[in-house]
Amino acid sequence: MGAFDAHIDRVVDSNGRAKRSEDGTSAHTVDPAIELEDVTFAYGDTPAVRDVSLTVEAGDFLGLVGPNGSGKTTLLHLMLGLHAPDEGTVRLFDRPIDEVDDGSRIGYVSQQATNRGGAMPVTVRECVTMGRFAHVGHGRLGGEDREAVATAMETVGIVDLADRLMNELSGGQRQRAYIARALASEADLLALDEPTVGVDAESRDAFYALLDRLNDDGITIVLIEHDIGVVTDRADHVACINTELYHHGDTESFVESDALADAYGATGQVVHHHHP
Ligand SMILES: Nc1ncnc2c1ncn2[C@@H]1O[C@H](COP(=O)(O)OP(=O)(O)OP(=O)(O)O)[C@@H](O)[C@H]1O
Repeated sequence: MGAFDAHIDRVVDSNGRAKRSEDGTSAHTVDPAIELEDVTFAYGDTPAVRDVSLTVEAGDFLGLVGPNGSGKTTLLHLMLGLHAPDEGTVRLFDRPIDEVDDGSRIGYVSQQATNRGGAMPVTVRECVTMGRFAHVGHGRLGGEDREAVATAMETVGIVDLADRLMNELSGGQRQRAYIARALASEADLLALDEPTVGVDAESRDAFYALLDRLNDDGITIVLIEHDIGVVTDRADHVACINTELYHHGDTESFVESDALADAYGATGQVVHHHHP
Protein backbone atom coordinates (compact mmCIF):
# COMPACT_ATOMS: atom_id res chain seq x y z
CA MET A 1 0.00 0.00 0.00
CA GLY A 2 1.50 3.37 -1.03
CA ALA A 3 1.68 6.47 1.12
CA PHE A 4 -1.31 7.88 -0.65
CA ASP A 5 -3.40 4.85 0.10
CA ALA A 6 -2.66 5.34 3.76
CA HIS A 7 -5.02 8.30 3.43
CA ILE A 8 -7.72 6.93 1.22
CA ASP A 9 -8.43 3.30 0.77
CA ARG A 10 -11.06 2.03 -1.52
CA VAL A 11 -13.01 -1.10 -1.92
CA VAL A 12 -15.08 -1.86 -4.97
CA ASP A 13 -17.94 -4.20 -5.24
CA SER A 14 -16.99 -6.43 -8.12
CA ASN A 15 -20.62 -7.40 -8.41
CA GLY A 16 -21.28 -4.27 -10.43
CA ARG A 17 -21.63 -0.58 -9.90
CA ALA A 18 -24.43 1.44 -8.52
CA LYS A 19 -26.44 3.42 -10.96
CA ARG A 20 -25.58 7.05 -11.46
CA SER A 21 -27.48 9.94 -12.92
CA GLU A 22 -26.34 11.56 -16.15
CA ASP A 23 -24.36 14.25 -14.37
CA GLY A 24 -22.52 11.62 -12.40
CA THR A 25 -23.52 13.02 -9.04
CA SER A 26 -25.89 10.52 -7.59
CA ALA A 27 -25.26 6.94 -6.93
CA HIS A 28 -27.13 4.48 -5.08
CA THR A 29 -28.07 1.08 -4.27
CA VAL A 30 -31.08 0.12 -2.22
CA ASP A 31 -29.16 -2.56 -0.36
CA PRO A 32 -27.90 -2.01 3.16
CA ALA A 33 -24.46 -0.45 2.79
CA ILE A 34 -22.93 -2.09 5.87
CA GLU A 35 -24.12 -4.88 8.16
CA LEU A 36 -22.21 -5.93 11.27
CA GLU A 37 -23.35 -8.94 13.25
CA ASP A 38 -21.86 -9.74 16.67
CA VAL A 39 -18.50 -8.30 15.63
CA THR A 40 -15.60 -8.59 18.08
CA PHE A 41 -12.00 -7.50 17.54
CA ALA A 42 -8.94 -7.21 19.79
CA TYR A 43 -5.37 -6.04 19.19
CA GLY A 44 -3.60 -8.90 20.95
CA ASP A 45 -4.88 -8.68 24.53
CA THR A 46 -6.48 -5.25 24.05
CA PRO A 47 -10.18 -5.59 23.27
CA ALA A 48 -11.24 -2.80 20.91
CA VAL A 49 -14.72 -3.78 19.72
CA ARG A 50 -16.97 -6.27 21.50
CA ASP A 51 -20.11 -7.88 20.16
CA VAL A 52 -21.29 -5.01 17.96
CA SER A 53 -24.26 -5.50 15.66
CA LEU A 54 -25.58 -2.68 13.51
CA THR A 55 -26.80 -1.94 10.01
CA VAL A 56 -26.10 1.19 7.96
CA GLU A 57 -28.67 1.58 5.21
CA ALA A 58 -27.66 2.91 1.81
CA GLY A 59 -28.09 6.69 1.82
CA ASP A 60 -27.78 6.95 5.61
CA PHE A 61 -25.61 9.50 7.42
CA LEU A 62 -24.25 7.73 10.49
CA GLY A 63 -22.34 9.57 13.19
CA LEU A 64 -19.97 7.35 15.17
CA VAL A 65 -19.20 8.76 18.61
CA GLY A 66 -17.47 7.68 21.81
CA PRO A 67 -14.55 8.69 24.01
CA ASN A 68 -10.87 8.43 23.04
CA GLY A 69 -9.76 4.86 22.59
CA SER A 70 -13.36 3.57 22.52
CA GLY A 71 -12.92 1.65 19.27
CA LYS A 72 -14.38 4.06 16.69
CA THR A 73 -11.52 3.87 14.19
CA THR A 74 -11.30 0.11 14.71
CA LEU A 75 -15.04 -0.24 14.06
CA LEU A 76 -14.73 1.85 10.88
CA HIS A 77 -11.83 -0.33 9.74
CA LEU A 78 -13.93 -3.44 10.41
CA MET A 79 -16.76 -1.93 8.33
CA LEU A 80 -14.39 -1.37 5.41
CA GLY A 81 -12.60 -4.70 5.65
CA LEU A 82 -9.31 -3.15 6.75
CA HIS A 83 -9.44 -5.44 9.80
CA ALA A 84 -10.97 -8.92 9.82
CA PRO A 85 -13.21 -9.53 12.86
CA ASP A 86 -12.10 -12.12 15.43
CA GLU A 87 -15.74 -13.08 15.75
CA GLY A 88 -18.91 -12.14 13.93
CA THR A 89 -19.64 -11.17 10.34
CA VAL A 90 -19.38 -8.03 8.22
CA ARG A 91 -21.26 -7.47 4.99
CA LEU A 92 -20.63 -4.57 2.65
CA PHE A 93 -23.06 -3.65 -0.13
CA ASP A 94 -24.99 -6.81 0.67
CA ARG A 95 -22.02 -9.14 0.15
CA PRO A 96 -19.69 -10.85 2.61
CA ILE A 97 -16.80 -8.48 3.11
CA ASP A 98 -14.18 -10.98 1.98
CA GLU A 99 -15.91 -11.18 -1.40
CA VAL A 100 -15.55 -7.43 -1.89
CA ASP A 101 -12.27 -7.35 -3.71
CA ASP A 102 -11.82 -4.09 -5.46
CA GLY A 103 -11.67 -0.48 -4.55
CA SER A 104 -13.77 2.39 -5.92
CA ARG A 105 -17.15 2.23 -4.17
CA ILE A 106 -15.67 3.50 -0.92
CA GLY A 107 -13.89 6.75 -0.27
CA TYR A 108 -12.06 6.57 3.04
CA VAL A 109 -10.55 9.70 4.52
CA SER A 110 -8.39 8.66 7.45
CA GLN A 111 -7.49 10.60 10.58
CA GLN A 112 -4.18 11.69 9.03
CA ALA A 113 -5.68 13.23 5.90
CA THR A 114 -5.25 16.81 7.06
CA ASN A 115 -1.64 16.03 7.84
CA ARG A 116 0.76 17.61 5.35
CA GLY A 117 3.60 15.17 6.04
CA GLY A 118 2.04 12.10 4.44
CA ALA A 119 0.71 13.85 1.32
CA MET A 120 2.40 13.10 -1.97
CA PRO A 121 3.90 15.88 -4.09
CA VAL A 122 1.36 15.43 -6.85
CA THR A 123 -1.00 18.11 -8.11
CA VAL A 124 -4.60 18.22 -6.96
CA ARG A 125 -5.74 17.27 -10.47
CA GLU A 126 -3.41 14.25 -10.45
CA CYS A 127 -4.65 13.23 -7.02
CA VAL A 128 -8.30 13.43 -8.08
CA THR A 129 -7.47 11.61 -11.33
CA MET A 130 -6.21 8.64 -9.28
CA GLY A 131 -9.87 8.13 -8.40
CA ARG A 132 -10.41 7.01 -12.02
CA PHE A 133 -7.71 4.35 -12.02
CA ALA A 134 -10.07 1.67 -10.70
CA HIS A 135 -12.26 2.32 -13.75
CA VAL A 136 -9.64 2.23 -16.47
CA GLY A 137 -7.29 -0.42 -15.04
CA HIS A 138 -4.20 -0.34 -17.21
CA GLY A 139 -6.07 1.45 -20.00
CA ARG A 140 -5.77 5.14 -20.86
CA LEU A 141 -7.91 7.81 -19.31
CA GLY A 142 -10.54 9.04 -21.74
CA GLY A 143 -12.77 12.11 -22.07
CA GLU A 144 -15.32 10.64 -19.69
CA ASP A 145 -12.62 10.22 -17.02
CA ARG A 146 -11.38 13.78 -17.44
CA GLU A 147 -14.97 14.98 -17.19
CA ALA A 148 -15.52 13.01 -13.97
CA VAL A 149 -12.36 14.57 -12.51
CA ALA A 150 -13.46 18.08 -13.50
CA THR A 151 -16.97 17.54 -12.10
CA ALA A 152 -15.59 16.20 -8.81
CA MET A 153 -13.25 19.21 -8.40
CA GLU A 154 -16.13 21.55 -9.17
CA THR A 155 -18.44 19.82 -6.67
CA VAL A 156 -16.04 20.31 -3.79
CA GLY A 157 -14.91 23.78 -4.92
CA ILE A 158 -11.23 23.17 -5.67
CA VAL A 159 -11.06 24.04 -9.39
CA ASP A 160 -8.74 26.96 -8.63
CA LEU A 161 -6.36 24.59 -6.78
CA ALA A 162 -6.08 22.07 -9.65
CA ASP A 163 -2.40 22.76 -10.38
CA ARG A 164 -1.25 23.15 -6.77
CA LEU A 165 0.72 20.39 -5.05
CA MET A 166 -1.13 18.29 -2.48
CA ASN A 167 1.66 18.64 0.08
CA GLU A 168 1.49 22.42 -0.20
CA LEU A 169 -2.21 22.76 0.56
CA SER A 170 -3.83 23.59 3.87
CA GLY A 171 -5.39 20.69 5.78
CA GLY A 172 -8.92 21.73 4.79
CA GLN A 173 -8.01 22.10 1.12
CA ARG A 174 -6.35 18.69 1.16
CA GLN A 175 -9.44 17.21 2.77
CA ARG A 176 -11.55 18.46 -0.14
CA ALA A 177 -9.13 17.02 -2.67
CA TYR A 178 -9.46 13.60 -1.03
CA ILE A 179 -13.24 13.88 -1.13
CA ALA A 180 -13.02 14.88 -4.82
CA ARG A 181 -10.89 11.81 -5.43
CA ALA A 182 -13.62 9.64 -3.88
CA LEU A 183 -16.29 11.39 -5.99
CA ALA A 184 -14.26 10.91 -9.17
CA SER A 185 -14.14 7.21 -8.40
CA GLU A 186 -17.95 7.31 -8.02
CA ALA A 187 -17.83 6.14 -4.42
CA ASP A 188 -21.19 5.19 -2.91
CA LEU A 189 -19.89 5.33 0.63
CA LEU A 190 -17.74 7.96 2.28
CA ALA A 191 -16.04 6.92 5.53
CA LEU A 192 -14.53 9.86 7.37
CA ASP A 193 -12.43 9.67 10.53
CA GLU A 194 -12.37 13.04 12.29
CA PRO A 195 -12.07 14.79 8.93
CA THR A 196 -11.85 18.36 10.18
CA VAL A 197 -9.17 18.14 12.84
CA GLY A 198 -7.05 21.27 12.48
CA VAL A 199 -9.44 22.88 10.00
CA ASP A 200 -10.68 26.41 10.78
CA ALA A 201 -14.30 26.92 11.82
CA GLU A 202 -15.45 28.50 8.55
CA SER A 203 -13.89 25.80 6.36
CA ARG A 204 -15.27 23.22 8.73
CA ASP A 205 -18.83 24.50 8.30
CA ALA A 206 -18.37 24.55 4.53
CA PHE A 207 -16.98 21.02 4.65
CA TYR A 208 -19.98 19.72 6.58
CA ALA A 209 -22.36 21.57 4.25
CA LEU A 210 -20.62 19.72 1.41
CA LEU A 211 -21.14 16.39 3.20
CA ASP A 212 -24.84 17.22 3.59
CA ARG A 213 -25.08 17.89 -0.15
CA LEU A 214 -23.34 14.64 -1.01
CA ASN A 215 -25.63 12.78 1.38
CA ASP A 216 -28.67 14.49 -0.22
CA ASP A 217 -27.36 13.08 -3.50
CA GLY A 218 -27.63 9.65 -1.88
CA ILE A 219 -24.04 8.94 -0.89
CA THR A 220 -23.87 6.97 2.35
CA ILE A 221 -21.75 8.67 4.99
CA VAL A 222 -20.13 7.25 8.12
CA LEU A 223 -18.51 10.01 10.15
CA ILE A 224 -16.35 9.75 13.25
CA GLU A 225 -16.51 13.11 14.99
CA HIS A 226 -15.76 14.21 18.54
CA ASP A 227 -17.94 17.32 18.27
CA ILE A 228 -21.28 15.88 19.34
CA GLY A 229 -23.07 19.05 18.16
CA VAL A 230 -21.88 18.45 14.59
CA VAL A 231 -23.10 14.87 14.77
CA THR A 232 -26.53 15.69 16.15
CA ASP A 233 -26.91 18.53 13.60
CA ARG A 234 -25.91 16.46 10.60
CA ALA A 235 -26.37 12.74 11.14
CA ASP A 236 -29.56 10.74 10.57
CA HIS A 237 -28.42 8.01 12.94
CA VAL A 238 -25.85 7.82 15.71
CA ALA A 239 -23.83 4.86 16.96
CA CYS A 240 -22.26 5.47 20.35
CA ILE A 241 -19.58 3.02 21.42
CA ASN A 242 -17.13 2.33 24.14
CA THR A 243 -15.83 -1.07 23.04
CA GLU A 244 -19.45 -2.21 23.23
CA LEU A 245 -22.32 -0.51 21.46
CA TYR A 246 -24.14 1.81 23.89
CA HIS A 247 -26.67 3.12 21.42
CA HIS A 248 -27.60 2.87 17.78
CA GLY A 249 -30.66 4.65 16.55
CA ASP A 250 -31.94 7.84 15.01
CA THR A 251 -30.36 11.07 16.16
CA GLU A 252 -33.38 12.11 18.20
CA SER A 253 -33.39 8.89 20.19
CA PHE A 254 -29.66 9.31 20.81
CA VAL A 255 -30.14 12.86 22.13
CA GLU A 256 -32.88 11.65 24.44
CA SER A 257 -30.88 8.69 25.69
CA ASP A 258 -28.22 8.47 28.40
CA ALA A 259 -25.90 6.69 26.00
CA LEU A 260 -23.32 9.45 25.79
CA ALA A 261 -22.94 9.89 29.54
CA ASP A 262 -22.94 6.13 30.00
CA ALA A 263 -20.32 5.55 27.30
CA TYR A 264 -18.05 8.35 28.54
CA GLY A 265 -18.75 7.44 32.15
CA ALA A 266 -17.50 3.94 31.45
CA THR A 267 -14.00 5.33 31.03
CA GLY A 268 -14.37 7.93 33.74
CA GLN A 269 -14.09 10.77 31.24
CA VAL A 270 -17.35 12.42 32.15
CA VAL A 271 -17.43 13.75 35.70
CA HIS A 272 -20.86 13.78 37.28
CA HIS A 273 -21.25 16.45 39.93
CA HIS A 274 -23.55 15.50 42.75
CA HIS A 275 -24.97 18.28 44.89
CA PRO A 276 -26.31 16.82 48.13
N1 LIG B 1 -2.62 -0.79 16.12
C1 LIG B 1 -2.99 -0.99 17.39
N2 LIG B 1 -2.33 -1.85 18.18
C2 LIG B 1 -2.71 -2.08 19.45
N3 LIG B 1 -3.76 -1.46 20.04
C3 LIG B 1 -4.46 -0.58 19.28
C4 LIG B 1 -4.11 -0.31 17.93
N4 LIG B 1 -4.98 0.61 17.44
C5 LIG B 1 -5.82 0.88 18.45
N5 LIG B 1 -5.52 0.17 19.56
C6 LIG B 1 -6.24 0.17 20.84
O1 LIG B 1 -7.58 -0.23 20.56
C7 LIG B 1 -8.49 0.56 21.30
C8 LIG B 1 -9.43 1.29 20.35
O2 LIG B 1 -8.69 2.20 19.56
P1 LIG B 1 -9.35 3.08 18.40
O3 LIG B 1 -8.24 3.80 17.70
O4 LIG B 1 -10.24 2.22 17.59
O5 LIG B 1 -10.23 4.10 19.25
P2 LIG B 1 -10.91 5.49 18.83
O6 LIG B 1 -12.24 5.51 19.49
O7 LIG B 1 -10.88 5.64 17.35
O8 LIG B 1 -9.93 6.53 19.53
P3 LIG B 1 -9.70 8.12 19.29
O9 LIG B 1 -11.00 8.81 19.54
O10 LIG B 1 -8.70 8.44 20.35
O11 LIG B 1 -9.17 8.26 17.89
C9 LIG B 1 -7.65 1.48 22.18
O12 LIG B 1 -7.48 0.85 23.43
C10 LIG B 1 -6.33 1.56 21.43
O13 LIG B 1 -5.28 1.80 22.32
